[in-house]
Amino acid sequence: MTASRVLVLNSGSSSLKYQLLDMSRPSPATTLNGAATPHGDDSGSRLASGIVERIGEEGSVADHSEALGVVSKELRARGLGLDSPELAAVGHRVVHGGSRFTEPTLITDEVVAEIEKLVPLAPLHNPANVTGIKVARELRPDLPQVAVFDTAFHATMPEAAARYAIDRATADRYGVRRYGFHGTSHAYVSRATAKLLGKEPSEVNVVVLHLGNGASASAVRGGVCVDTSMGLTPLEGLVMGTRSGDIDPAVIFHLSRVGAMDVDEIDDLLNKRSGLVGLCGDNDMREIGRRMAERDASAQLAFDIYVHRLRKYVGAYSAVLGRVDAIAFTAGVGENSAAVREAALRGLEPLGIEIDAVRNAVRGTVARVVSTETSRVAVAVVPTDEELEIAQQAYSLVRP
Ligand SMILES: Nc1ncnc2c1ncn2[C@@H]1O[C@H](COP(=O)(O)OP(=O)(O)O)[C@@H](O)[C@H]1O
Ligand SMILES: CC(=O)OP(=O)(O)O
Ligand SMILES: [Mg+2]
Repeated sequence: MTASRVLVLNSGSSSLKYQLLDMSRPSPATTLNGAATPHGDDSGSRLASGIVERIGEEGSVADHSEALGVVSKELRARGLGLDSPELAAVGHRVVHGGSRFTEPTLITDEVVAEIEKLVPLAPLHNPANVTGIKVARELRPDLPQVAVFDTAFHATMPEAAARYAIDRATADRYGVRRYGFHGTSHAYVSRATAKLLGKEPSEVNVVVLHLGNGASASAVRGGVCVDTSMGLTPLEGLVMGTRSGDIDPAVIFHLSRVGAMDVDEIDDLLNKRSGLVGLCGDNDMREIGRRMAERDASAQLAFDIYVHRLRKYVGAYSAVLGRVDAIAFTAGVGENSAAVREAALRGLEPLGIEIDAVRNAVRGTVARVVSTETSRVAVAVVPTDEELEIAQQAYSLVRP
């Protein structure tokens, strides 16, 4: 029997998601204890999946290491632990791959050391990714472990989009450039959007809006990323759950000189105490929606700032692409918040974007078009599947 299962660990800033997939099954078959998630015609069969949410927040697990303990206990209880001989590989989401990692990579001690070196560039993510890698390697030193990088899909960006307009020698010396993140999701969703439209990825230009706790936009031309909103780190771009996204860099000098804050305090402020949580005290769009229904002014303002930034990026990437075939909403907020989708695109008819209020309001779990029949640009809700994408990339590396 050939081992054909892949365990995927996806450590986000607020969650640990895991999936165990059987890559030998072309269509979904096995479910276990009713725990497998519903899914469409993909090439893996999900044997188990789950999420440990709200890591580091009150009333939940303290950190990713503890979350991983919960996950391995859960898997072992179902006879699906890391000790299973049917495992072919573990696929790890790694957020920052720097300039070196642009392909799925077999993990060695040296690779772990390189990923650790990138911690300063993704402080909310790479430490958790490294924890997952270390725990899994300890439990199964014999098993191939594969790192799949968030930055990889964006490596194709032209220099004009990837370079910041700062002194070239300084930028090159310190690796300062736009790397972009959520690449696995942007890659998967742009392809899935083409499929939804009955086209090949090479035929369509798509603006992908990945709106989770972290959020990013990308402009994808014919399947290739040409621009994205996150930069050197996952801090730039859209307003996020706890991150500011774009600000004037001089805000930092001002807070340092006038506010007497040190660099770590400012880092903490912009990464953890800004965005939605900084504006209104909540980073969960569901809670913000509830508060808006009760006419809570700060929740409303946080929402307005969030969608204003989104609209700016839709406009910017429409210009970058020239012709836009689709705008795809994905991740926690993008897939579930009809209010965000509607507010972000309302009034954009002159750009050929006509969202259909009725279609948009229908809840669903599969990829769907929510624009009107006459809309020149298709607006789509496309559930992301970082785990399937990671499993496929990991599996093709160990079973080419
Ligand atoms: N039904 C919903 N309506 C609005 N927002 C939602 C809903 N469900 C989840 N979300 C939002 O999705 C976010 C999490 O998105 P997700 O993509 O899972 O995040 P991450 O991978 O960054 O941890 C939550 O913070 C919440 O704001
Ligand atoms: C890169 C990033 O922000 O990831 P997440 O949205 O999972 O926190
Ligand atoms: Mg995520």
